Amino acid sequence: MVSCYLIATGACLPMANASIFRAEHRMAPDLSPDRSISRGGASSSRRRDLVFVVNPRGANGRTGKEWKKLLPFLQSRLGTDCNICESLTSGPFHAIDITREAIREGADAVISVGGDGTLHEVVNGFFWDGKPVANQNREAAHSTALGLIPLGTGSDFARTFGWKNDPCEAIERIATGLRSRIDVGVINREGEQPHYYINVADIHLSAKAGYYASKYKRFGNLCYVIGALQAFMGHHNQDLRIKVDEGEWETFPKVTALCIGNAKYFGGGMKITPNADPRSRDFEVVILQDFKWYDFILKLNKLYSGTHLSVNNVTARRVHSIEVEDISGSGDIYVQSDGEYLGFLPRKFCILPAAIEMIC
Ligand SMILES: Nc1ncnc2c1ncn2[C@@H]1O[C@H](COP(=O)(O)OP(=O)(O)OP(=O)(O)O)[C@@H](O)[C@H]1O
Repeated sequence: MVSCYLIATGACLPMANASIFRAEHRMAPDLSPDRSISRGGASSSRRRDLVFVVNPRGANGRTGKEWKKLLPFLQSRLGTDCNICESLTSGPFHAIDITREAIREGADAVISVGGDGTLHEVVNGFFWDGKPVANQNREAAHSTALGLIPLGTGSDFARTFGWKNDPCEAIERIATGLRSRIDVGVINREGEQPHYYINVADIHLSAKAGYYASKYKRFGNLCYVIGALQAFMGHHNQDLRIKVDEGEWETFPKVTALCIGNAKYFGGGMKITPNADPRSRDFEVVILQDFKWYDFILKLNKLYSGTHLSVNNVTARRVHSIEVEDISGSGDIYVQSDGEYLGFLPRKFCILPAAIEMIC
């Protein structure tokens, strides 16, 4: 059950615990410069229902504090034309349920307020049982868009669009309301429900580093350094088998990390898949092989600036699908997506072109 507070006037989604007060301001005029960008099909006279999914524990509690300070501005900027529903997450995975319910109830947009982990859960809420979640009112003219107020530790997805952890800038984007279709990655494993991601999925050392980093978020961006140091302990490069676009299996010896980017950045600002673009309808895959610990020190600058593709032992290619298996069968090669631990290999990753409309 969604616990959602309606914080602007007007009819809104029939969500529990609605408390109402007034806000004022007009939406910006249509600025659409591009035919791939739309305003969501809603008539300009209809009030938009916006559901803000807020992780109060994001960025070690900073998201909750920032959100409270942001509310008056949000109400004044959007409240005249939009019904604003606030829903605070109560724990991991809650954002998925809130999103599904909001889409079924016909929200115009679900806006993730937090970091990449919260965004990841909201994206997963756009799907159920392998299919997109649909508005229960089949005659509705609009679809639900995804929005983002980046307020996390890394907020790596936002970097691809050049967005900062600046909530006022994000609210201006929401007020303008331009939408563009973006791709989503889907990860499959036999016997499991599909899992969706929007930013970068990665395998082996970087995924292990992400797993450890998540335990040190209280140290801010330093968590990625601590996570990487811990992951290096006992690390061995591993031979992997990959199959690209349903072709033949290929062996990649001594893989250090394999990254499948729908967008460009991970690990708190590392431009790992520098040519990935969520509107390209494919992934950029980058494979690092036979890296030693000192290679990361020598090449760190290139990894952060995205100029590492010309370095020895780095391969990049564009794919629509990729299957990855561990040759040794050890069952301990880590997989993560959007910085969230997923388990171990094997996995298959496929692009879902233009799967979600995003406010951008
Ligand atoms: N109420 C809550 N209490 C504790 N954890 C929560 C709560 N709501 C959500 N979470 C979990 O918090 C995790 C991290 O949240 P989020 O991604 O917003 O912040 P972050 O980790 O600081 O940022 P980033 O992922 O960008 O580095 C999410 O994976 C989510 O499952």
